[in-house]
Amino acid sequence: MTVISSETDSAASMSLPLKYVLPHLEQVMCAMPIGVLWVQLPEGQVLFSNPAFDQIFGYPKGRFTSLDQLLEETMRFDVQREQLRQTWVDAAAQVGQRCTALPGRELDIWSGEDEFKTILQNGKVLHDQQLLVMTYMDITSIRQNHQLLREYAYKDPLTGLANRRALKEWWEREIWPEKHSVALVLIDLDGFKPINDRLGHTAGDALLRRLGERLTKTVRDRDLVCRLGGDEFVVMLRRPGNAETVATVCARIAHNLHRAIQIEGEVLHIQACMGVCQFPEQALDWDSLFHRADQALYAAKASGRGTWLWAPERVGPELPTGD
Ligand SMILES: Nc1nc2c(ncn2[C@@H]2O[C@H](COP(=O)(O)OP(=O)(O)OP(=O)(O)O)[C@@H](O)[C@H]2O)c(=O)[nH]1
Repeated sequence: MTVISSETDSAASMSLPLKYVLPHLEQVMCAMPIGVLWVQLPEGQVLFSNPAFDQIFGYPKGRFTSLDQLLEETMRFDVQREQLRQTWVDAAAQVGQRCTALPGRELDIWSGEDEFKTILQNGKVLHDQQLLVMTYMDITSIRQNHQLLREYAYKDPLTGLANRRALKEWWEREIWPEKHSVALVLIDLDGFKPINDRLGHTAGDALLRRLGERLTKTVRDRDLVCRLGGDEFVVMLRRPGNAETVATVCARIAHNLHRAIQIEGEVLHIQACMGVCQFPEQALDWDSLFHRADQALYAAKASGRGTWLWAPERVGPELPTGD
């Protein structure tokens, strides 16, 4: 049985004294499934890289002799190179400590196999040894899965438009922090059920997709089009200007929805009711914005097909009516 050395803090935490381990260090490094890179500071000369590093970066062994060369050949953007250099310089400047950890970073690299990869970089500066030791993991597939999950979570699968969750997040990220003005337009198609019943659900799906495309083309890139579900859509107009401009956009939406659409050999002219509410003129937070637009939509539905109305109880000057 081996006696555990207690000479140093680090030795005390190991299960074997270093002298038993050191002869195997190279084999251990080479067997590690994560990329390892040792760099001499301050010159940035590469002292060692293991096979997992070569495999992740996709270049032949020994290709990189310096940190600068690694940055130049694998990072696409100057700003990313500069940020990384600065991180290393800052870490190396933390003298008086035994080691300084670099913040973990996800990086997009251009690999030797001519493809982008996403890697996770971690590292430490060992000040007494003047060494920078870094580890790399290829997280490309994790990133891709993450993006896929985000798409599932934030996109309406039928139309590819944003869904209700994405709408709320957009508000929280893009609008609420800076209190940008928006107009929320709730749209509910008129007489969609009979079309579904007559032409079938697949034709109904095709119609919803086409109308989603039309809505997207009707507004600017900076606006958001979303499907809440069923035959309900939302358009969020970012910084829409005054009430007249919003009224013009609503009229354009109604016009574009109404243009002839051929589905299953039948030419359809779709009408929709809309409820419109402006932030901050008519509502001061998300709940009241949505609630008032919904009230307006409800009233529009009660007034008849193809009607759109402003939210009730508005604060501010008179707005033009939409029907
Ligand atoms: N094709 C298709 N139909 C759907 C989908 N989701 C909901 N629906 C149908 O959409 C219809 C929506 O109902 P309503 O809003 O009452 O339909 P409507 O005839 O437009 O009613 P009004 O708004 O009063 O004019 C229902 O028949 C649902 O079954 C979908 O993803 N695809």
